[in-house]
Amino acid sequence: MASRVEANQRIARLSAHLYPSNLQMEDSSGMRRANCRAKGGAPGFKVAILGAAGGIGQPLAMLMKMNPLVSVLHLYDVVNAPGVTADISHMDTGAVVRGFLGQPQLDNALTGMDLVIIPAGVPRKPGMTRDDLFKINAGIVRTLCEGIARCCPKAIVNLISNPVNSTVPIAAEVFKKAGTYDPKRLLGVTMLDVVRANTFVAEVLGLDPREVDVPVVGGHSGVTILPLLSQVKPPCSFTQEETEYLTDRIQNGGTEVVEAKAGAGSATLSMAYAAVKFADACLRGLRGDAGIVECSFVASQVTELPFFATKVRLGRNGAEEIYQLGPLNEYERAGLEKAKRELAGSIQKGISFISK
Ligand SMILES: NC(=O)C1=CN([C@@H]2O[C@H](COP(=O)(O)OP(=O)(O)OC[C@H]3O[C@@H](n4cnc5c(N)ncnc54)[C@H](O)[C@@H]3O)[C@@H](O)[C@H]2O)C=CC1
Ligand SMILES: O=C([O-])CC(=O)C(=O)O
Repeated sequence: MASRVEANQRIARLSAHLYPSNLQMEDSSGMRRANCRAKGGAPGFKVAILGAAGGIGQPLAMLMKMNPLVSVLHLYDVVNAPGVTADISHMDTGAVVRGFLGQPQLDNALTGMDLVIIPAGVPRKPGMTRDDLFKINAGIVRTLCEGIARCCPKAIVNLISNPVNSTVPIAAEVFKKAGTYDPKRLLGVTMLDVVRANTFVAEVLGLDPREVDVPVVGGHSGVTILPLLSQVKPPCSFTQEETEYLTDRIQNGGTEVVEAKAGAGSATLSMAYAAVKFADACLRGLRGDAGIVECSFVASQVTELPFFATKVRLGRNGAEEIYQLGPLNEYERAGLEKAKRELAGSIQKGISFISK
């Protein structure tokens, strides 16, 4: 009969096989992927999330796993990617999930991807501006975009990491340096501003938010967030008091959440919802669906600034058409001037970070 020591050794060997400590997450089930009968490969798009173990990354990963347009989902982070991957991979939806941990696995995470979503980086605490995140997040975005340029230069990039007004110009400069820049494929995610605007405007009007469409232009920080209340659908009008209340609430929606979370971070759940709404629109565009229009912070000639958020039409190549601002009222024209002044500095700060 085997001694207790031998029995323990056998159990240890067995568990090492079933749960390898250096979990190569592509084998996150006990049985090796190579031994499984199904190999994945269902039609659909390949999507990577960079920063997938974070406050936004986790619910975003869950929601993307539920998206029928996704066939392969790569989850990359510098911490906790194995746990999130094992967890999400048990969902009985179509996408095959693979995890990647740390810089040495970045290239594998990115190779072959159609869409890369980036929520990597530190969030705000009360009293901070988004620009206060620049010091840490600028370097993170640079490293990740260098990986994209190496491994999936044709991928559509959805950039969430703050300050978006600077991180999008950083990404553009990285891609220019690498010779892979296609302005249509780089999209700063401002969808949460639209989601909030739809919600707050619907509240004021007594409507279902799903029936409301508020264009939000400019950028993604304070006064650069410019809701165009004169262009709300369905057509409606607001008193001056309502206009000021709504503009202020939409511009400071992020701060409202940061303060309510009291040091535990910024918007994560509503952001994951907004990111998935935007990513799904990008994937439908990639599939060739017609008439997909969303707001995004992109390279633009709508104003004299090199980047600006407006409505864009999404297609097989990313942001294929960039819409003009349309008629603005006096209040919005004044807001636009303020937004442009602040945006100019943030954009330049991003560009200089790479090109200095
Ligand atoms: N565009 C927008 O509308 C919004 C943007 N944000 C921004 O999104 C970012 C993430 O926010 P949270 O998820 O709440 O933060 P978090 O701290 O919960 O998660 C960030 C994740 O990024 C990972 N990370 C850090 N360095 C990395 C690297 N070099 N490579 C890959 N992953 C890395 C961390 O390990 C962590 O898991 C912040 O910059 C935040 O300001 C947040 C809300 C809205
Ligand atoms: O406010 C923050 O720091 C996070 C963010 O961008 C948002 O919630 O809009």
